[in-house]
Amino acid sequence: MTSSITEITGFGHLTDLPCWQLRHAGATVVVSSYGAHVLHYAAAEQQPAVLWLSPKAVWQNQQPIRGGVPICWPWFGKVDARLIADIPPATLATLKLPNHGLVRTRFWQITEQQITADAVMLELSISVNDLPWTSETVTLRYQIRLDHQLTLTLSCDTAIAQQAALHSYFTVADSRQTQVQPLPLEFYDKVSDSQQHSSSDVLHFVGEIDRVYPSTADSLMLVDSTTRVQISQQGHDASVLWNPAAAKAATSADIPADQWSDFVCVESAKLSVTAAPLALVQIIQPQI
Ligand SMILES: O=P(O)(O)OC[C@H]1O[C@@H](O)[C@H](O)[C@@H](O)[C@@H]1O
Repeated sequence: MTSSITEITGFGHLTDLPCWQLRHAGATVVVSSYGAHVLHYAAAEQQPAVLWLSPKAVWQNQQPIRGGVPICWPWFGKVDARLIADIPPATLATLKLPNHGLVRTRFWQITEQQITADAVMLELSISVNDLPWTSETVTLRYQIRLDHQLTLTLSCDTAIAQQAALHSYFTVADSRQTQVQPLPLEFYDKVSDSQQHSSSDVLHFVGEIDRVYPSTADSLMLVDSTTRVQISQQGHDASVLWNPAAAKAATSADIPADQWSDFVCVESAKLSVTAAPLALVQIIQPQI
């Protein structure tokens, strides 16, 4: 079985994007050094892409790439008020604090590669010295391990306040026919900005879905008519489930009007802000 790690230029329509391709036992992963963004995962030869990448994704001018696995760090969504509570308003006004943090639009360095009989592994790292709430230079590491599954491990050894999410976009035949389970019955609904209760532990992606489920299980199953993917997670304290549906998708230049139902996001997240190191893992295992 051939295993390799190769530097390549471009993937799909992103023809000028610096990337690395990992191959192992017929499986393929492509990751960009911009954002350490996993763009593609196929679990075997002739198998469809597990991850959805928007045909309208762009990366120039500090744009985050739509699709694949964006890394959200050191905050999730709009910056959490708890993280910036001690920063004077005048200072805050001068800062650029983009949605989902700082590192999905920066270049990462390759710090390690390994090829063994069992797996291939690529590690990317980034050092960040402009966190608004600490003067420390903080190093973030991301290991991408490919064997019979894809294991993504985001870690930071420094004990600082930090949030993170692995914001994976999964390809589905039709989001409206897709379900994820088991999920807690209580969740925060970002669409209505309210706590909600469900009578079922199964989520069906009907309408706009933007939900934060706290304390989710270590293993979730995504099922649609053509796909079954086991999504395992460690070091998380929440999962975020997202699909914009038609109206919200129409406000995003990088989601084609007829393709919002081609994906659902199942995000492993760590949203608490107590000062601590980070080790967040998502394991993606398509059931072929
Ligand atoms: O457009 P972005 O910044 O990549 O975010 C996409 C979505 O990401 C999800 O994680 C959020 O819960 C949504 O609220 C958000 O719309």
